[in-house]
Amino acid sequence: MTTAPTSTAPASAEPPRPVQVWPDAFAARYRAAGYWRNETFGAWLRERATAHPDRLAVVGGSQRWTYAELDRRASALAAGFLGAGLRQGDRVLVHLPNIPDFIAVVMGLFRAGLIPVYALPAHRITEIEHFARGSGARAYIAAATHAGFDYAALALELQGRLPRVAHVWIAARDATVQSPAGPFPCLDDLYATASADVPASVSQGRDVAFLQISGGSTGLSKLIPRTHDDYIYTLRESARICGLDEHAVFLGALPIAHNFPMSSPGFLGTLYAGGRVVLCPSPDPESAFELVERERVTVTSLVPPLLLQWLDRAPASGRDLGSLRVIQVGGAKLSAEIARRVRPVLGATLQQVFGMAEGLVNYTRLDDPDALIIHTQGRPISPDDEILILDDEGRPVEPGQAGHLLTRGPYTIRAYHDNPSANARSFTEDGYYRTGDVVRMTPEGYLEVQGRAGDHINRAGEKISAEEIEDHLLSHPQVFDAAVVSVPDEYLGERSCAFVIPKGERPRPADLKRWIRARGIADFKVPDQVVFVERFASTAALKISRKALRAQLRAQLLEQEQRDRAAQ
Ligand SMILES: O=C(O)c1cccc(O)c1O
Repeated sequence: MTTAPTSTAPASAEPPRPVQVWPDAFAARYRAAGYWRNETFGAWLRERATAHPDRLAVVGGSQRWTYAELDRRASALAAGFLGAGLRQGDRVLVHLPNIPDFIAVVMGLFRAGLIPVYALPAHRITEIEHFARGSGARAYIAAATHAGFDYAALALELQGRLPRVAHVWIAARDATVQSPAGPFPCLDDLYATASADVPASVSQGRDVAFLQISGGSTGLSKLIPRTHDDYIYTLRESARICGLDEHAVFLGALPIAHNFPMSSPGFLGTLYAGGRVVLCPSPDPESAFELVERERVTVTSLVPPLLLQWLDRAPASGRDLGSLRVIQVGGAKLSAEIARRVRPVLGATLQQVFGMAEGLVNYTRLDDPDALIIHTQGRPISPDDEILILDDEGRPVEPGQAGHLLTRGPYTIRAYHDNPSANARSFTEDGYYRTGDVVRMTPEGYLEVQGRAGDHINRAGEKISAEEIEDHLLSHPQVFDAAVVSVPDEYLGERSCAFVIPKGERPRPADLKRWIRARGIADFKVPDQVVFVERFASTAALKISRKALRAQLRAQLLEQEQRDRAAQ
């Protein structure tokens, strides 16, 4: 007798484990080329700590950790996490600001074979719950409070909603982070008591090391599984391209959970190269300048609006910034006007960086001619980064023409975590990732970013999904319909504008913004501007796509702004 297979998965089935797999022929090629070396985070940290134990690795707040100290703390945390009942392969949400604990925690998780899921300090309960559900996280690690927000309270709320998140640890050591941690154990307890007798690494190069968060061009953020092999390749090459060695002093000024200050080359690339990481817990230029002077910082990564602030305030800061050699700028388009000011004002070489957490990263090279450094966003890391630039019909554009950027290569993912519909949209059958960016290639093989095809707002480097914000607006009882669009902004690059058709009495813009905030999402997603309209103009085709509607509204707004300027 045969029976049809039935789904027997019990309701409490374990969520799927993250994997990332390249087809065999590609994996073989990437190994043969020496890109993938079966290195792991846990192992290389131990190697560095053995080779130069007394060299400074991490500076932040009142902490100054050598490589030996960082290695010891990572081991202590690894032992502590496992001792508390976490098992290899479990996912752990890391929700920490720029403090040394961030680095000890991720290194400790790597060492234990646990999988960090990176959240930004700006994220709130709605996003954190989404990441926790999507990843099947069993633990959450946060600062007690930071920048006026109570993360311990968020932890309680999260556990109320998702009992699966059975473990919480609170970092409370740094002077900038002070609050009773509530009922939760502290990282300091683990540092102090856990046995450090754990292996340097229990992972293989092909294992997923962590889940990074996508910018979320459609709907909610997706989870990006990156392997030890592929990510460490980018660290090694990024450090080389950016000229990092043991003398490098990297300043983490952007939130280091971002892929850019994490890995391009970021704090991980700096540690890989044996350099020193200095963490700035607040993004304001004065704090950064003080650290640059005190720690003789040589390199940092900024988004364009932060660069503007640096250019503005550096001359009168009274700080000696002479140690700076490279200023990297990425996350959003940098205007040539501003790019030109970097060397005269900051005395450092500008490096443009165009990358994505899904993989592909492009750099201008330090010895490139000014024309390339100022006008392009660089070229890929790897000779095996494959680039396609396609027209709307999917045909290659003529050389030099703009088109949709697709890519595959030794460090670009082939799939998001546990998300078949996003994977069907975002990847071609032969494994290319559709980046959503519109680019053209120069005769030198450098990319110039023209814009993007997807409907997200790139607000000072934070990518915001229009759809996600529209859904929050639609939950308001006085909102009939809403469309969120990007508007060019001199300072932010782009800001967000919500067009809203009211239902009944028109709400006040401030009420709508408060409503959005109260939904428990990151502040940078709250619309910068709200415009009420009677209706959305219909076109000949009665049913207009959201995408076309947003484009139409954006065009209307720009026209209106132009008329206003002309009338002045
Ligand atoms: O996501 C990005 O914007 C980004 C920018 C520069 C470098 C990176 O690695 C990135 O992920």
